[in-house]
Amino acid sequence: MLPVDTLDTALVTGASTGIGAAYADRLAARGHPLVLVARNREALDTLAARLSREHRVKVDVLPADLTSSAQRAEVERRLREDEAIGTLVNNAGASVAGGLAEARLDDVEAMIGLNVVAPTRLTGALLPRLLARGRGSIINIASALAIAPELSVGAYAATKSYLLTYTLSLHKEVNGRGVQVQAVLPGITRTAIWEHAGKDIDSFPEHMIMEVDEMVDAALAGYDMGELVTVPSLPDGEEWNGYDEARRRLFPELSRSQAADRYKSDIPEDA
Ligand SMILES: NC(=O)C1=CN([C@@H]2O[C@H](COP(=O)(O)OP(=O)(O)OC[C@H]3O[C@@H](n4cnc5c(N)ncnc54)[C@H](OP(=O)(O)O)[C@@H]3O)[C@@H](O)[C@H]2O)C=CC1
Ligand SMILES: N[C@@H](C=O)C(=O)O
Repeated sequence: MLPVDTLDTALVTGASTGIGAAYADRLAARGHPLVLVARNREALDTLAARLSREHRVKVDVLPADLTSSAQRAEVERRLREDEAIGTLVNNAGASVAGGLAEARLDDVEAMIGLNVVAPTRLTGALLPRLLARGRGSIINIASALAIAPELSVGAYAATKSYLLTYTLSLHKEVNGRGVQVQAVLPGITRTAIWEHAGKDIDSFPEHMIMEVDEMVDAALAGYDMGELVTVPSLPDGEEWNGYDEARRRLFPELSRSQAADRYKSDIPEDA
């Protein structure tokens, strides 16, 4: 275990409440200084005061709307320039009410800005420095819906599939260069995200709902085990490996000079 004063600073997005606030708490308890990002400055200040008091770590707040390119640029600048930052938790996210035909398109665009563009830009801002020094971590909070879009409506699941695929690409690029990456695929977790999207979380059976602290503790246990993808509620990790292997088995078949026979006309030429 590293002495506490050598731990990197962790920047957590969406830290004002829910999963991000729980990450901030757990990382502070591990001794990480923090930079907390979200829009609600008051909530960030309150959390920062508590965490610095309880865990004796330095906690800065950086209020920003990550859908605003000007405000997001300040966060990118901090990631680029603050040499103490070595961990990024891309957690801020939202979903919107309604299916693909009903959702307000401006809301969908804002969701893509928050769930897709922001983590991509923040990672891109930090990554060169992490690679240069050969050390650091990037944790992306995706969703179980990334592999189960049929269980939801609208474009939200697609944003989470992006984050999962992005994490796999990131891992391929940084593997062996000292940078640890992880995609977390939570199931239904009791936070305000449901209410914000106009959904009643209690409409789901109790056995499907995880409390936020349990989810984050499991995700961090997966991180400590070096998992690339963590599904906090999946009882048998081998099931994920099987799913991943089935995907990989397709690789040699995905690009060939000839179309598959089933797509060719079966009418004989001399008929
Ligand atoms: N809860 C669940 O069931 C699941 C959640 N997830 C994912 O977990 C992540 C965290 O969600 P969760 O904690 O549940 O949701 P919450 O709604 O409880 O928290 C979302 C966080 O993101 C911040 N945020 C929202 N919009 C913006 C914005 N425009 N700019 C900056 N920060 C913003 C919010 O702070 P503020 O309002 O102060 O800006 C808040 O801190 C999300 O990526 C979500 O998709 C994945 C699977 C399941
Ligand atoms: N529905 C989602 C959160 O809002 C999720 O399960 O990812």
